[in-house]
Amino acid sequence: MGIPTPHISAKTGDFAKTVLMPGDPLRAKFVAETYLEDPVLVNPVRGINGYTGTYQGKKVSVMASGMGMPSIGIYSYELFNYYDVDNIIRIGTAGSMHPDLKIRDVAFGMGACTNSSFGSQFELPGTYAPICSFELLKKAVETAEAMEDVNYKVGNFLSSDTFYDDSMGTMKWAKMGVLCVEMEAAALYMTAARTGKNALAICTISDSIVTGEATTAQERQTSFHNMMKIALEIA
Ligand SMILES: O=P(O)(O)O[C@H]1O[C@H](CO)[C@@H](O)[C@H]1O
Ligand SMILES: O=c1cc[nH]c(=O)[nH]1
Repeated sequence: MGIPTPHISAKTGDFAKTVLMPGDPLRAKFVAETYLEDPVLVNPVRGINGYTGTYQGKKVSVMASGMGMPSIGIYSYELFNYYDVDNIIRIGTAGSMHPDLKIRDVAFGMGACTNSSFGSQFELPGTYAPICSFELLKKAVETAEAMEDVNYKVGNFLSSDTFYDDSMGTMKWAKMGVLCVEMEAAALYMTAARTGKNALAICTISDSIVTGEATTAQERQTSFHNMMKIALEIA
């Protein structure tokens, strides 16, 4: 297989070395239009629009992953293997399981637990622990520290295959100190590990399983600026 891939029609060199990756295609469009100079649409396939432009003189791309591990598994695989992308920074939303992690706070996924069987394809004789790139995490934390108004936590995510979980099992992970639940980081980290590339998931807390607070869909699409700025700074 080569370029174009089944899911990306961009040409060689169309993507920057770093791709910011929200789940939501409209969040990708918002980042491109709000923060990138001269954004060019490099992938329109399936409405998973990918854009490349510049941020403070750096070439940066942003493209959505869609929702869930199968979807981010496809896009991260194709970007890492066929488009020479070195870094993927997920800019997502997550539900808090930790009392100190409030809505609009930022969480950095040092690791990502999962209830998914995504990792079984690697045929390892045990359970793989998906982790982020330390270099990206270090830069992200330093950037967050330098910004005045960012409340953040670093720790473990749960990447769940289910948004609506019949067993109500999500909060069981909280007893292991897991901070929040989302649906992509573990597959991204495993794909980065397998390809020798770098990944980090940064999520804004969109709702709290602890308190029941939530943000609106409009806010999730457009207003999580701290996370977007941190990702752009370290790109
Ligand atoms: O807002 P995004 O980045 O899509 O992330 C979260 O939102 C979606 C579920 O509503 C899942 O993709 C989950 O990981
Ligand atoms: O509760 C939540 C919020 C965002 N994303 C999820 O997967 N779950």
